[in-house]
Amino acid sequence: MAADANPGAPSKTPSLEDRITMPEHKDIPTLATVEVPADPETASGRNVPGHITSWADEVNSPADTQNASVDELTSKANEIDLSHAQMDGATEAQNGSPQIYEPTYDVNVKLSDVQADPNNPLYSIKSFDELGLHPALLKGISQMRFHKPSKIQEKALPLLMKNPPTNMIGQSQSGTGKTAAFALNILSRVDFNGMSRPQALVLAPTRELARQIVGVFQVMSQFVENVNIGACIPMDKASRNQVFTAQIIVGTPGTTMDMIRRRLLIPTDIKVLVLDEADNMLEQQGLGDQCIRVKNLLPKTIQIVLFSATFPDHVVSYAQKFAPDANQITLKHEELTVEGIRQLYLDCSSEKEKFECLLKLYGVMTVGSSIIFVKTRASAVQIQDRMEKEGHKVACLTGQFEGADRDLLIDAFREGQAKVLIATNVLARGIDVQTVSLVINYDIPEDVNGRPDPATYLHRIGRTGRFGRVGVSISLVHDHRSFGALKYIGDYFKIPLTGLNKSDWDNVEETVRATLKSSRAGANFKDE
Ligand SMILES: Nc1ncnc2c1ncn2[C@@H]1O[C@H](COP(=O)(O)OP(=O)(O)OP(=O)(O)O)[C@@H](O)[C@H]1O
Repeated sequence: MAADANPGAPSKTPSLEDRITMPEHKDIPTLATVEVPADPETASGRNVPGHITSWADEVNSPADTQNASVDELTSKANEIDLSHAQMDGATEAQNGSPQIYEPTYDVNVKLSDVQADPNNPLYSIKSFDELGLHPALLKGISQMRFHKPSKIQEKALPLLMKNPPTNMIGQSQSGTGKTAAFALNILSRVDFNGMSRPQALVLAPTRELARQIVGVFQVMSQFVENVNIGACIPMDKASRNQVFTAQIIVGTPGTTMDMIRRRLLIPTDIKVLVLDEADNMLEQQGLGDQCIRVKNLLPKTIQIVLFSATFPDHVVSYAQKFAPDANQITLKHEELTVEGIRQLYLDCSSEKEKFECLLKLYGVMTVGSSIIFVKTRASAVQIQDRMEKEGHKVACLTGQFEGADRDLLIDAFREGQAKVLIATNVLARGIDVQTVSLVINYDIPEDVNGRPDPATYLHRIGRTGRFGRVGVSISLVHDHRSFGALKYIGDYFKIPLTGLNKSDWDNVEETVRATLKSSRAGANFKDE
């Protein structure tokens, strides 16, 4: 892959930095004065007038997902070694213009190498055997091809499993195995003999994530006798009056609260409560209130565990109140990004050109699987229509669709039947589909006050580059505001965002393909 043909020459595309500071950009609306978005999927935050109680939970029509499929989880259990592309070589030309990255992707590093690097979030000094897990669980994780714990698993598990139980606030980069950390603690604490009542509850912000977590529990506990895992998410009429007898329940907050209130879920024996994506759950007005209500309906002595890749400063004190006296594992802003995700941006001159660029990127979208994140449900559907008119095959998943349709769609995406998915922030968090190699930010994420939202950016791009894999994110910017928002996010995480030179489209494609190629090559290596 060649870099810009003439790196010393002035670039046609001014750098992001330049665009932000250019005098004619003085009329950029101040971020504080921007209107609050009307669509609750577009942003997160508390104290929003008219904010829908729970964008993910309440908008869904019922679907029976009590028996969530786990085939995809069994099949995707880490069968592979990883190529960890080394992609330095980002150079700023003398004029400061963004130059195309030239990845040197010929250095393949196995997962075992990554896990031996103390600076990598997947690093560990211990084995799972040393963590005091039940043999049936060790067998389960071995079946999933988990050979060594990640840093968060190694640090969190001993703290979570010791007695008397202590609360925990745990933070670790996206795709580093937080689910297994809280799941193994729960599976170690639950009594599977005789008791047919819920003993552990996991709350997640969306039905997709709740179903995925159910699947992880099922695979992980496949050698445990009498285990029963239930999903408490919006369901069809026939299932709505069933009593929850599973020992472990994974649910969305609104439905779980409803089931406890209706005495269909008896909470008296619950001893562990986990909030996955805890910052998001506590921060959102509706979800946060529901989580508090659910917690208040549980026994006072429960162990409370909060996990996320992000805990923005304004949520930390809230989290500490929710989980008092918790052991805390935290990260600094600049430690949050995942090394394997190559973060690029495309500087478009208008909304129209932004869409044209998206069309041009379709070729690279289908190299692996891709997610295009957009701001609103309406724009998701609109972009899908427009792309389909151009002959492209794209699926669309937003909170406006019925639960059953959403289940079909995400399952098709997991299985590779749909390769390009347009989604709102409903899929920004937690979703683990290892084939996702490209994430496109069609809109730069903003919070409810219209300010740039670094946490959502991080979660969105974290749908790729899972557990040491390599991925690419491309953010599309087209005006002062989107330039400003992306610049803010880059500065917040202290990450180099590399501009693609759209005047040489072949180079753009090649750059993306080269990185993706390294990712796919890596996926063929075998574990040591
Ligand atoms: N010890 C391990 N060895 C190998 N693979 C693992 C290990 N632990 C987890 N994984 C795999 O890593 C992937 C990411 O795990 P998980 O979804 O739990 O990440 P996460 O930290 O919760 O990410 P996010 O912040 O995006 O929710 C999953 O596919 C999981 O199967």
